[in-house]
Amino acid sequence: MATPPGTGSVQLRPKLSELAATISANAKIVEDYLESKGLPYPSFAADGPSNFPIPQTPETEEIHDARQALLTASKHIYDLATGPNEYLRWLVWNYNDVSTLHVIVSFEIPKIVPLEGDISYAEIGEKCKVPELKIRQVLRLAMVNRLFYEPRHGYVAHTAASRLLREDPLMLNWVSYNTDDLAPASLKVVDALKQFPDSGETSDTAFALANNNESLFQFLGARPERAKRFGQAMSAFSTGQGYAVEHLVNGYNWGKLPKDATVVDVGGATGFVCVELAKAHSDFKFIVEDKVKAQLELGESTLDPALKPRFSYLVHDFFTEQPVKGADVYLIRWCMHNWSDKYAATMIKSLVPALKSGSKVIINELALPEPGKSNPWEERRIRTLDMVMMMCLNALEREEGDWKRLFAEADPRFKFESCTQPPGCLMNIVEATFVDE
Ligand SMILES: C[S@@+](CC[C@H](N)C(=O)[O-])C[C@H]1O[C@@H](n2cnc3c(N)ncnc32)[C@H](O)[C@@H]1O
Repeated sequence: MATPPGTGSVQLRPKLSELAATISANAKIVEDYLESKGLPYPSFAADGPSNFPIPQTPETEEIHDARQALLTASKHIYDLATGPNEYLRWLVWNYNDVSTLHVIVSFEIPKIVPLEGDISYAEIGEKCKVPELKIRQVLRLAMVNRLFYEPRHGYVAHTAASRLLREDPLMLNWVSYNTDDLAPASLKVVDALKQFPDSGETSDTAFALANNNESLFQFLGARPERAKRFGQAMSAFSTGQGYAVEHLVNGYNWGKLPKDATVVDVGGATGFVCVELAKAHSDFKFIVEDKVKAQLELGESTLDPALKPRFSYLVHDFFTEQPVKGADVYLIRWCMHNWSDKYAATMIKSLVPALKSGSKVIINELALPEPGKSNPWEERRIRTLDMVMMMCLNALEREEGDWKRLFAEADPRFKFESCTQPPGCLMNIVEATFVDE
């Protein structure tokens, strides 16, 4: 397979013809696979597949590498053919794309446009109580981004992307959460950096400045409907093969622990992660902790009765001393990136009085790659998430060195073991052992 220029190293001067050759070679690999398996062909037609139609399995790893090379090289050739001047002019105009999406979801246009056939701009305008011409202005820009199309002059029909906004509630929530709640905050980042340059508090953020000084948690706490949408938007982001719990179950050597190890899942929500671990390790015991009692109750009430003897649930605030002493593993998954270093350090320090020599602290989160060292597609995603964490919570995604530093500062008795990324997984497993001899 041709190596994609730009992957694994910053290449500022690739030749257009080399990029085109990479595109051609990798498109052929992907296309041949689709044909050989009789899979649907990628398309934005309304009946096209919603996801890229190749499942993510160990057998398809090479095909996904080819797809990645295709994405990387085609973005690169597009940028080069645009040129820096025009590129920059367009880059800053992206807010118009967000604005069209905002109009589309706020006026529920995906529901107004029929799944079969089409509808006139006039009729859409009538239903939205917005003048036809304004609706036309918005939708014709959206169409440039493959949201809806115009099958005949003056009429609108669905594409596969606009159909998703009608049929996939997680996607709809993802888009409306971002357009309603986050986009306004993005314009307050400069103010927050000027007013609170060193703060690690959730109240001193761009989000708070855009929302009457309410932190994201206060804002969601006071608005159950927004909180529900937030939860669904988060699922839309983190559902997917790359975030599957199975990577934690299979990607860490749990076998090196005592056969009847006790695992404490700190901030474990319903305990769904422990349920998967319990299936793979029949003698492990689990204590699921969370501050939100309702989450624990939901987990307990839906737990497979066969697992009940090995599970217990405990309301606990992870910024206070850990009440379960001497467990083999304290697992923290997807909790620390919500907090600045000040709070992340408190979270680790709060464990220390409970640890015995040999206790493991396992953190399952992202670890940022070195700039330009991973595939650019994934790098964009993870760096964007990092920016969102700052904007919303004064928090951050961390790189391996940050994880090491947090443990070293929390207690010198921590031995940092590793920061690994299981194949196909977008998250890392960070492991430290408490050594007190
Ligand atoms: C993003 S969720 C992660 C849940 C789960 N560990 C996972 O892997 O998906 C963060 C969890 O931390 C819990 N949480 C937030 N603040 C907490 C606190 N101070 N103490 C304990 N749990 C807390 C939330 O209720 C939520 O269940």
